[in-house]
Amino acid sequence: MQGPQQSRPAAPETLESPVLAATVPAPRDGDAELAQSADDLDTRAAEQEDIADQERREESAAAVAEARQSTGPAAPGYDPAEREAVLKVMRERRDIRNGFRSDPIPHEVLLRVLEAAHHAPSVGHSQPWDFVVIRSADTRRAMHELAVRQRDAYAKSLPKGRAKQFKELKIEAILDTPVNIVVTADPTRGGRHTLGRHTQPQMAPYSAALAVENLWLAARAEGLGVGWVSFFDEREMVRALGLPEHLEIIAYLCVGYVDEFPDEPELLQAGWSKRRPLSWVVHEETYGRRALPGEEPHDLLAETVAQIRPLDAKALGEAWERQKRMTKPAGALGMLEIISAQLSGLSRQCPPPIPEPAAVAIFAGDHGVHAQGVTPWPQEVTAQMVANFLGGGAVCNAFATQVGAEVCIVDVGVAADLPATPGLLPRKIRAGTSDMTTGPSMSRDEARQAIEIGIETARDLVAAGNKALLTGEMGIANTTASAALISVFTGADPAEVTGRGTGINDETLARKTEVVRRALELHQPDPADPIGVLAAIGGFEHAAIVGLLLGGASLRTPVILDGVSAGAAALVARAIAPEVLAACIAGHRSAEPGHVAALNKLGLRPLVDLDLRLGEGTGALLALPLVQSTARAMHEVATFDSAGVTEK
Ligand SMILES: O=C(O)c1ccc[n+]([C@@H]2O[C@H](COP(=O)([O-])O)[C@@H](O)[C@H]2O)c1
Ligand SMILES: Cc1cc2nc[nH]c2cc1C
Repeated sequence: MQGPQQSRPAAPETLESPVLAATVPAPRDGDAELAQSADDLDTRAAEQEDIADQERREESAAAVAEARQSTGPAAPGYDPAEREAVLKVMRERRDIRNGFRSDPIPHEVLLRVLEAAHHAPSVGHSQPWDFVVIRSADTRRAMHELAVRQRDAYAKSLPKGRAKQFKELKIEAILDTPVNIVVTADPTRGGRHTLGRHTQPQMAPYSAALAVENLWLAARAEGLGVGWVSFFDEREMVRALGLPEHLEIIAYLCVGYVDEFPDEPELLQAGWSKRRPLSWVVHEETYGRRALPGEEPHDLLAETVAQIRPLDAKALGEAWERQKRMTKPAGALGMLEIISAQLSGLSRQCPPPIPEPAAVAIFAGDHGVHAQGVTPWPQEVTAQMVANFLGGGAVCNAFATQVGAEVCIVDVGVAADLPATPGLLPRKIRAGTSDMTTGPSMSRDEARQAIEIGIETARDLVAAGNKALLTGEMGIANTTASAALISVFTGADPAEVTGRGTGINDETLARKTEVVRRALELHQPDPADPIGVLAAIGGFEHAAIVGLLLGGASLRTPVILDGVSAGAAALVARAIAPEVLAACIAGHRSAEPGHVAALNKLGLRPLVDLDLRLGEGTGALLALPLVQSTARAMHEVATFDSAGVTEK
């Protein structure tokens, strides 16, 4: 009896905290019905419920108080060597796709790994997993075919800049591994009353995913590599494997011995993505109050600004030297030589990384000043154009496809409810700003929130592997706010910097100029208080672009500026952190007069000058290949020495 009992896995622990389980009864199945027919309940029943609730709360409070008063030593943790072993296996677990060996896996090794998986926590102790161990070459070939089809479909959906990278990636090792394991979840296991699954049916697949993690860690400790393949249509796979239809497939794992475990995740090594620092994701008490344990909460804007540094002098010097040795007359690449030196100084590398893949962040918002008749276009065009961007039908989509960039739309303040759509980040602060001619466009707090959204967008896009960011915006009436911002930071008269935006007649232009003048007279914005200026006369998209610029600069990632709104935002960003310009490249010069004034003040020379006045990131997208070309030239152009070309 002893033997089999010892090898039988111990009971998996439950996801429910024992304290909570003891003091707060799990919701009962009838609760939903009770709540739905609440109106029919007589008051006595309701009172009884109240009393029961009160008793439960008191019991719970008593239990917490008792826990606090407990004396004697707490249960010990592991000794340092054991603890380090546990942490080490978590750090060194890898998703492996390359370098598998065909060596067989001994039964006792696989058994230990499966037992570890079977020890996973599960909702209500329901243990919803099953493990189907596949060794047959025929079955693996069938699975491989399914995965190849999905891989091709995914590759087709990618922007060109990403697709190039993806082509180099191996995404599965189905045929290279001796064992494949399918981990399933049975959502019916545990019956109707599974504790903790009452309101969260997803707890069954979550539990099975925890079994996958246990399996993965145990495999790592055995020296077994595991690759989780998710390039499958789940239902198709259920049918192909002849699994019972009520099961969900949680993971398809390729398992085998490997030549080595890479120090870093393969996707990180391939530049597909970057590791997000822990400090970005730990919040104290409320979401957004980021603080690591023992640290004071840090202010996202202040932290970002503190990380912005000037161009690296050494890499800059190396870039100038390299330019001189490249097989071309000195200075023959004109402005592009300056850009390549900037990219070197920014990345602290010479030659600099080629800024690909790239993403354009299009911030969309509406403007209270629209009420002043500054544009003939109705406000709803903002939301309609956002829908057009998401459907792929706008100029920015065509240009992005042409240059291989990703389009990312961020709703920071559109005056309409936008349905959840892939590619749309819902970050609405308010449904449009207020009218700047009658009061501030937004509160200081809203301005900061919008800046933080821009910073977080930069963080997300850079962590997702983008090596260049492009600004874009959409907001009917936003050229009025842009003109007002530019007037404040350049000192130019509103008449010099107010333009025709989407296209207006002389009468509307005169009114628009007066609107800008009135707003400035009302607020008397102080350029030394850039957030105050944004709050008084800016738009949500301007503030978010400020954040994108600061975020990009703090991550030493180039940001290509689009038109007049980006120019206005860059003036604000520079007033917050002068070194932000180290990361900024002026993509183009817009036909708006304010844009020239802004670029002159910033000392930025635009790469493209084609009388565009569209926005949406279109000018920045056109400039992207120029920026990429200059970096590529640094990598690929021979030197006079190496090519044997005589210098003058
Ligand atoms: O980027 C520019 O320089 C630019 C110049 C003129 C117009 N726009 C776009 O047109 C919209 C604002 O124009 P308006 O006339 O409504 O202020 C807004 O959606 C911008 O993206 C953009
Ligand atoms: C049609 C239209 C498209 C735009 N794209 C950016 N701003 C725009 C404004 C209008 C009016």
